[in-house]
Amino acid sequence: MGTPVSIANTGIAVREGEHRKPIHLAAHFPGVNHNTVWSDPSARSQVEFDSFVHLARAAERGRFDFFFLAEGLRLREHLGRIHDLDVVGRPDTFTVLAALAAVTDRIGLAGTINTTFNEPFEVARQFATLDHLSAGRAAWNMVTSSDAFTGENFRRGGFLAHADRYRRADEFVTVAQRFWDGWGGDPIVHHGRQFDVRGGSPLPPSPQGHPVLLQAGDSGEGRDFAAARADAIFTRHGSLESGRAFYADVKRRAADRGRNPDHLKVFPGAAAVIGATADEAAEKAREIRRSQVGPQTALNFLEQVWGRELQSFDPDGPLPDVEPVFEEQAVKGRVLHADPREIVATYRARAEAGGLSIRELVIELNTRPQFVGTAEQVADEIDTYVQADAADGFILVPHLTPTGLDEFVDDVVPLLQERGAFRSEYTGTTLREHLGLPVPGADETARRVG
Ligand SMILES: Cc1cc2nc3c(=O)[nH]c(=O)nc-3n(C[C@H](O)[C@H](O)[C@H](O)COP(=O)(O)O)c2cc1C
Repeated sequence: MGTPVSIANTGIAVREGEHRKPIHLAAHFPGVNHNTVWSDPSARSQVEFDSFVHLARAAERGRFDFFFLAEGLRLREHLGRIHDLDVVGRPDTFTVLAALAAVTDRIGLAGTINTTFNEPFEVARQFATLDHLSAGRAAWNMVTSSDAFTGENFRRGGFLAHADRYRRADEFVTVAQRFWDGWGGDPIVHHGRQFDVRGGSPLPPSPQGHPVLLQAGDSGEGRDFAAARADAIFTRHGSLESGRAFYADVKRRAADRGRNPDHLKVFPGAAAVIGATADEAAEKAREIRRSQVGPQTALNFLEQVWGRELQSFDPDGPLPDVEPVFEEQAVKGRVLHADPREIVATYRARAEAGGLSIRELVIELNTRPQFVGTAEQVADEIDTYVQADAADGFILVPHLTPTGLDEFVDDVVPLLQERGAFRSEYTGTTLREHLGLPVPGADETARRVG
């Protein structure tokens, strides 16, 4: 294999021979955000079961590790208007994954469920059930979720400060694990700041002991939580440079806790655009990005940063010359990590340097790390990112529902398989086996089930 352009002459070490890592792949079900292109004639429902089946089966045909559902419990809105591309919301995660368990055989089934508004017992029981029904294919993406807006759907309601969200998440998983491990044992007693539980587990241990635990959340607290608790991380750090920095950081955090860093897998989200030639793929990628960011989406995007109405500005004109307003409550369904004034200053500098209009800037900002090229080039790049320790694999985010991964599965996966970089057949039956992860409490599970 030739050295891909992105890494040639950079001095970055790429694993070779016996040091090579197996690539892991996952399929993100698209639908709710501006990455989904609804204007394409082949776009179909994000709610009907056929769509879930199509994507899950395509991913299983490609021998992917897992199928992935994000969580969004309300349609995102801003200044009283629903985001224009949030056509409908997401159906219930457990129902969808349980139904998929019946029509798939080996692929892992991962669901995002927040730890801020739920109860550990319920979530533990739901994932244990999914793990039983799917014969060991369940995974939980643990998120704290970003805002009070989502919380208004729940009885406990409202908002938790950032640090409290992670304290609650940590205690949440502690209690959930007690339920997973607690079958036939002493009563489960937990008196903590967030939960006060005296109960018992109604289910025997599931095939994986615990579902595979993923985490998504990028702050220091989020990374520490993942390093302590998770088997894998879903991250936005998908470029070679930021991916390598993130990977080194979280693996070190895991090692500092006495964990084997190989047991914390790193999965950036990524999109792939494939063409017969590199030029064709680049043109296709340009068209996709323009379709993802229409004029209204561009203004909505900026409004969430500016915290105020910007509808009178021309999306094809320069950036708004008004100052942002900081109001955390106004951020509904989107996470802001920094002071909006600083973000606005960087946007202005970038627009000025590139002579970019509002829409052009948002198109630039909207780039998911993308593998763009021929199938051969995309396979090369993905393998290189993994062997350069920028990732252990990728959660692929297609732009089309539900056919967006068909081309990747048919054209790129066989090339990865030919090179021995990716499995040709599943060798295990559980998701922990696909990912090379240990079964927690294996001895105990065997003793009790056997
Ligand atoms: C890659 C990624 C994916 C996420 N997916 C979801 C999601 O599906 N649903 C959700 O409510 N929050 C999601 N989050 C947000 C997290 O729940 C978290 O609230 C947010 O990132 C703030 O925490 P942080 O400051 O640690 O990043 C995601 C975050 C990241 C980084």
